[in-house]
Amino acid sequence: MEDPCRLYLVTPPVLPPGFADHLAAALDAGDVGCLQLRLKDAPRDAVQRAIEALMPIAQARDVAFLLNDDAALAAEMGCDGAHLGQQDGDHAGARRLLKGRILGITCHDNRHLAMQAGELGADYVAFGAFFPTTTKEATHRAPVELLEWWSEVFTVPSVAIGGITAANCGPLVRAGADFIAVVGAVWNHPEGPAAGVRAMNAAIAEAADGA
Ligand SMILES: Cc1ncc(COP(=O)(O)OP(=O)(O)O)c(N)n1
Ligand SMILES: Cc1ncsc1CCOP(=O)(O)O
Ligand SMILES: [Mg+2]
Repeated sequence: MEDPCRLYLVTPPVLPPGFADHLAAALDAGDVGCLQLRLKDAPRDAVQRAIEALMPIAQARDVAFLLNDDAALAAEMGCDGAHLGQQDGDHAGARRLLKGRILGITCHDNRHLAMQAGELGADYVAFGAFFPTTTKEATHRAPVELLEWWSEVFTVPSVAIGGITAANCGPLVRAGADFIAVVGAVWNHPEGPAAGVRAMNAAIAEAADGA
């Protein structure tokens, strides 16, 4: 049997006061495979403090803790890995630096980039954005068929990201995405992040049952 599709949680771009408690509640609400710390506008020392505060919360719950954009800091701070985009430095160097840790690479909507990432030894390839999103200015739009093609041909796991909600994730799960990555669907859920995790878990499970 194939591994089930799992939720991949990315932090909000700015962490609100009391975020550590919100994170603990979110992670205690259901299944989260991975947490990515993504603080695009924060200085390095603030990112370091956030890692120190949040990584133990994730790791205590067996949730892999990944850092966005900075493989060197991820290795230095003992993170479980890093997520790098196409503009985030030397992927081959990052692969060496993160030996034994997780390296994920953004591949947008591009098959060639995904095959390159796979050859380089990425632990997952990320495709997106699948839907409009207000979290990031996303210039690429990935089609669902990309996930189908990838999962039929390759064994490296895929992550789908961009505007994904409980209401629209079904086709991505059925197309073979290994992880569904979200920001807004959890952190902006009207009933709070724990409810957001529960809603995403339920939608993923329902889609997987029908796959
Ligand atoms: C899981 C996941 N997928 C894609 C991205 C986007 O990475 P990148 O293209 O480097 O853009 P930024 O996130 O750095 O703005 C991601 N962070 N996570
Ligand atoms: C980081 C990132 N990369 C592509 S879209 C995106 C933002 C995802 O956020 P949301 O789930 O709120 O659309
Ligand atoms: Mg990046």
